[in-house]
Amino acid sequence: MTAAPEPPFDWDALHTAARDAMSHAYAPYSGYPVGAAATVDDGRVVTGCNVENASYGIGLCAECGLVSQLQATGGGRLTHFVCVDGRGETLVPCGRCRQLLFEFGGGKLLLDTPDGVRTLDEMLPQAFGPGHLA
Ligand SMILES: O=c1ccn([C@H]2C[C@H](O)[C@@H](CO)O2)c(=O)[nH]1
Repeated sequence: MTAAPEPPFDWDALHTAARDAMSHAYAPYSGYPVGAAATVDDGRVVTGCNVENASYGIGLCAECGLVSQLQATGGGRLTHFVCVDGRGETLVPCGRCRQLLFEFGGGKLLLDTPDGVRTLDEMLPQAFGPGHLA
């Protein structure tokens, strides 16, 4: 007997989670709320929103909250990721956040982007990571 094919990944549900996170953003300075959501290899969904500060440079990207929630709720590896802007449109993560994601998802992490689904290897080529410190 052959195994049943895997159902397609539910990107819509992840977008919904990212939009919900975005609705909690604190972005009074940029006026640019962001929400991020990712699945974990055990099936959990973790989310984050950007949290700005009167000291502008120390504002936290949505992905910072996401990786913090990942660790605080048991860790694991990220498998699928999406972030959205204030209109709920798919956004690309900033460069620093690609590095944050690399730590917890590696190059095979799948990101939904405005140009379609991409691996993190494609979005952050030749990434510096934990392997360099081994
Ligand atoms: O990947 C990104 C890019 C930007 N921002 C936030 C930072 C800042 O609060 C606002 C405008 O740059 O968007 C994120 O949360 N994640």
